Amino acid sequence: MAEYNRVSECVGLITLRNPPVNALSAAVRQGIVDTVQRALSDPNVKSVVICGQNGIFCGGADIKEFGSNMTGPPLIPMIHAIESANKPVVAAIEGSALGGGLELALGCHYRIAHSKARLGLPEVSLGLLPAAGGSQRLPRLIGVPAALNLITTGRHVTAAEALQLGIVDQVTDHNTVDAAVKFALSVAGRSLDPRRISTHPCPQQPDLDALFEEVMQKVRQSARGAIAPIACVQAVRAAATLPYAQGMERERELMATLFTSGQARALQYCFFAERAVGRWRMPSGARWDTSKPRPVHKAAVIGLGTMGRGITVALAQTGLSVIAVETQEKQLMEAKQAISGMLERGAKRRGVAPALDGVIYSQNIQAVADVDLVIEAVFEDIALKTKVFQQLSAVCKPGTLLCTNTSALDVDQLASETPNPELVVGMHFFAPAHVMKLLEVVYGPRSSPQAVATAMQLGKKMGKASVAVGNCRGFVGNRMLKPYIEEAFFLLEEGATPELVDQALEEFGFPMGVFRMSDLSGLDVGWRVRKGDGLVEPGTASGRSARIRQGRRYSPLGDLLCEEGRFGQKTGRGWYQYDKPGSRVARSDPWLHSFLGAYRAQHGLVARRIDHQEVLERCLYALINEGFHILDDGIAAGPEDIDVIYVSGYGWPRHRGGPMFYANMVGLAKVLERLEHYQQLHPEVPHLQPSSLLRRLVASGSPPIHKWGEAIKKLHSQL
Ligand SMILES: CCCCCCC/C=C/C(=O)SCCNC(=O)CCNC(=O)[C@H](O)C(C)(C)COP(=O)(O)OP(=O)(O)OC[C@H]1O[C@@H](n2cnc3c(N)ncnc32)[C@H](O)[C@@H]1OP(=O)(O)O
Repeated sequence: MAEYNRVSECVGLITLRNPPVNALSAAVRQGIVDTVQRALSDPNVKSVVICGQNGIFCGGADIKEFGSNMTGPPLIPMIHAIESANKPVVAAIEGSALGGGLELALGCHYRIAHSKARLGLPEVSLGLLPAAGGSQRLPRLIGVPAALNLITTGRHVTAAEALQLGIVDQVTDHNTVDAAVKFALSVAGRSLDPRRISTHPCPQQPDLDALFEEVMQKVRQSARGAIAPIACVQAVRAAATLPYAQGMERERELMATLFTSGQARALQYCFFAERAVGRWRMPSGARWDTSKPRPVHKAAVIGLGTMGRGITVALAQTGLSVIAVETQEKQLMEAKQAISGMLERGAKRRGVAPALDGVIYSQNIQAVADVDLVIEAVFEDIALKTKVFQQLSAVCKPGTLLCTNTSALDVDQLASETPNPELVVGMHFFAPAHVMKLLEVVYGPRSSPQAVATAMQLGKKMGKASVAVGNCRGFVGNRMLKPYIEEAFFLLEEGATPELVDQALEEFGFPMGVFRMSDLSGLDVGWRVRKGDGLVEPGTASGRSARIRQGRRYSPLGDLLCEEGRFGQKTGRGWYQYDKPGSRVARSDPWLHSFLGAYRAQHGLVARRIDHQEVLERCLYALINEGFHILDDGIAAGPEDIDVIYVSGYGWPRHRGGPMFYANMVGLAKVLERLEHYQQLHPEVPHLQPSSLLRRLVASGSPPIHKWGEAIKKLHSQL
């Protein structure tokens, strides 16, 4: 797991070998301890280089080990032994040096990086802190402000930035190991005292208290309840104010709290879930590893409204040629200007040239004749989309993949209108499409595995968390959102306010509660859908019967607000009031409170006191319950798919792992018991009726989430 060779006669070369990322497993740590010992005791060796195989230095501690009893030599003394060595040790950094990998490099006396390498201490994103001395060494090396930034955000820096910050001593465009060996030869015999970072004091920083106060305030605000970023600030504060040994003791104490926390478990679950969704599978048995994607060099976007523009930008930024089609000249010109602006701003942020030439604009759908893939993003109207699909089928070369960016329409229906339904999939982007991480790839019964593989690969290229899901009303994300929103409406009828509901959800960790979010996305969106479903009636009727529609409880509150022209932020009024249309600062609205009072009186409803716990249980458990239905229906292949969708597209707090992980943490029996409790109180609400999968999982002993897949298979086979 760590190989030892002597090179250039007097350099001991240690190569970490643990594919794919040379994580510091017990065996690797043992290998390092043994090989360092060997190099130091070999009188022919004057200096040492540590590198990693296959172009990657080290991806950090082995995250898989965190859930088990950790064995093997601990990291801290191992790194300390390297720093204390009496021969220079040089880290040759290619690919990545992350987490424990960078901490190992910080224990070395010198660091040489390849120009394409990335370095960082991303432990915070796993609910941890750099507890192998990283929180103590990095501030000593680069100063407190820069270290705070890196450690609390977990961001990766390029080799160039690492050089500028002083994390590395040299950057090379050539063979990194050769450069490190040459460097190691050049420093053999030099005094190592100035190179032992742990012996340095932190660089002086004026007004340390004010700095930490300011950073702590910022971190608390953005952490939304996550504890690791706060512990990271506390650890760096220890580096700035205490001698190294005491700082290390503080680092250990803080890590001990984080290491066993539910948040660390949730965040580490998210790390693996995000990778697991790439290994998609369909109910037909088609899978990621047996389905070959088609190459996509040229793509087209049809319809350049908000979504189409964002999708064009996302595609162009991956380096694809894009034909952007909008039939109306004025809209086409406006779209061109908007897309160019977005490409320019994005390129400036990333320090690259904007891909303006990558987009060709056209008013004519014939222009897409030779593309490999089309994404249709016209208005959400099945007749219009059907017409576009029929045109595309006539125009495109054989084999072109036809994708629809719909959030609500039936992908199968659209597919059935084309001569090649196997080429049709949904690509459900989220607005703004060039920014939002999530992509639902929606397959129908006739979508070919190759079409799904191609859309999933394209999503990955665009940097999206791409999740393959089956076709159903609302797919996964919006289908689960429906009961969540409905419960929030019912809570208002029963006595809650938008402020109370939103506060409970925001304290839970959502960036916005359901009503603030609804004001942002526009109340008219849901109104249009409910009208289409025949649910909206004139608002004059009163009493219980007026709130039962299509055999189930229905709250017309959202419809009534729309009838008042209150569409949310865009009209300056919604569940809240805003200074002016388009303004973002939500203020409590006395009109809304009297409206709710009058509504309750009209319907004979008596307001009662509702607490945060009830808000969370009713909104979140209703959403989770729908997640179990989705798993039972085979629409999502596993709980990870649902959790990635919610964390990357719906603002579910990452440190709570996603709705299904959260249910697992709360305990399936408890979720079931609370749903049964609320269902008894509200029998006319079907979404509170516990899903049969949830019941069956509880009856089979509530297996842990990583065993649900097996349990679901077993439970299905028993049916
Ligand atoms: C009381 C105990 C004290 C312990 C002190 C501990 C202090 C140190 C803590 C840490 O170091 S925590 C780990 C910090 N490191 C990271 O967060 C890096 C995580 N990895 C990545 O960001 C990326 O994987 C990468 C290294 C940039 C490579 O990206 P790439 O896109 O090329 O590949 P991936 O698909 O992401 O990964 C491939 C494969 O490798 C698995 N993997 C990656 N990193 C680790 C790791 N650190 N440990 C275990 N496994 C890792 C990843 O899961 C993929 O495998 P599959 O899931 O596809 O099977």
